[in-house]
Amino acid sequence: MYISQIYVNLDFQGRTEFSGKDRRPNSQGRISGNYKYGPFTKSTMQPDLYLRNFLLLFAFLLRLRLSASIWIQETILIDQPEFGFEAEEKISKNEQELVLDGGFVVPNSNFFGHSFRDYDAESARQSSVENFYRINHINQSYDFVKRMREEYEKLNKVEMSIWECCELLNDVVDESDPDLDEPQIEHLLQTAEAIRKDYPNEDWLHLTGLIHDLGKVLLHPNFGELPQWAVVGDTYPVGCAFDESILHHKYFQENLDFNNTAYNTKHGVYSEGCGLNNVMMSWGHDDYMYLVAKENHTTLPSAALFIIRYHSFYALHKSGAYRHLMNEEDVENLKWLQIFNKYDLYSKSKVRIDVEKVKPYYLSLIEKYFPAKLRW
Ligand SMILES: O[C@H]1[C@H](O)[C@@H](O)[C@H](O)[C@@H](O)[C@H]1O
Ligand SMILES: [Fe+2]
Ligand SMILES: [Fe+2]
Repeated sequence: MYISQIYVNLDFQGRTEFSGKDRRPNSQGRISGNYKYGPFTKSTMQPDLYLRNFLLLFAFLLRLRLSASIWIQETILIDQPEFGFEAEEKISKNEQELVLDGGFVVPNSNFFGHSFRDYDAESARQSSVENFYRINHINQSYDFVKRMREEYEKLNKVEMSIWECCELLNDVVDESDPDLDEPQIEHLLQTAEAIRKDYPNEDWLHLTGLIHDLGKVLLHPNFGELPQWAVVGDTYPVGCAFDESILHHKYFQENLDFNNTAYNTKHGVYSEGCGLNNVMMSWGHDDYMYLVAKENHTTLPSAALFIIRYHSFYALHKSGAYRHLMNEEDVENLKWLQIFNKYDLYSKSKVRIDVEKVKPYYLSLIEKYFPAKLRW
């Protein structure tokens, strides 16, 4: 580009004047200096100047558009979810320790100003969340889980697509979660988009992010309108001792299985290294969605099914309990679950995703890995 700076002056009589710095070399090869054309009115302009003025005006408009597009881009950036993604050089050393694999910056606190998963912090939600776990721990017994599995294995409730299910979650708020009080569809998209930024090539993991909590439709009237304690919250094995690392462990004392010697030892009804696949987990959205995905013959890899099934099993993936029940395949899959968990947990925020904008991408993934309609 020869022209480095252009100014256009328009006076009140409609005359135009161009001025600026012209970098074009003249016939002697020297760079000419400042220039000024005009003022021009339609009648005073020479025909050869039309072309020149047209070009100058074009260059000026081009410049305008450039700066306008930069401005527009900045506006979009503000509107778009940021999740704390920042260029690494922009963040302080201290914060850099919290940068995940591809640049996702783990926020220091949740929207309510507390650390994530702080179940004791005094907050408006603390007592209701604790009460949720009290009821959950009292009721999730071996027999209860068995009955729920038998009922929901039938997959005879509804026929619908994955996306239709995402939309159903619009109205669902999870009462067990101290970090989020937004409708679940927000959480699904926030998780998926956060993963997509850091793992652009793992499309199966994006879709896993989108669908991992779909099992929460169990709260919906069409699915029996199960109570929150039978759908959400952390999960844990039943049929063996409840590990002390499970949240609000003290409430298990009122669980039917707590004093049952068949179920209250380290191994209970299981054996060393039997594999998590053979372990009954407390009933909820994880196991249900796993069932739906598997029985509808998803082509997602086994790591995805593992993530969906055990993402609420914090006693395992956070505290390392129950490892004695794992087999080799579980050990491999656990690595992916631990990656996934960071995005599931720390992407929770008030930043809304533009659903319509990302929808075509996720529809294409759904088509790749699932049938058009699923049995639920
Ligand atoms: O409260 C949350 C929520 O229900 C999540 O969906 C679940 O995966 C978490 O484990 C739990 O702590
Ligand atoms: Fe979940
Ligand atoms: Fe989640």
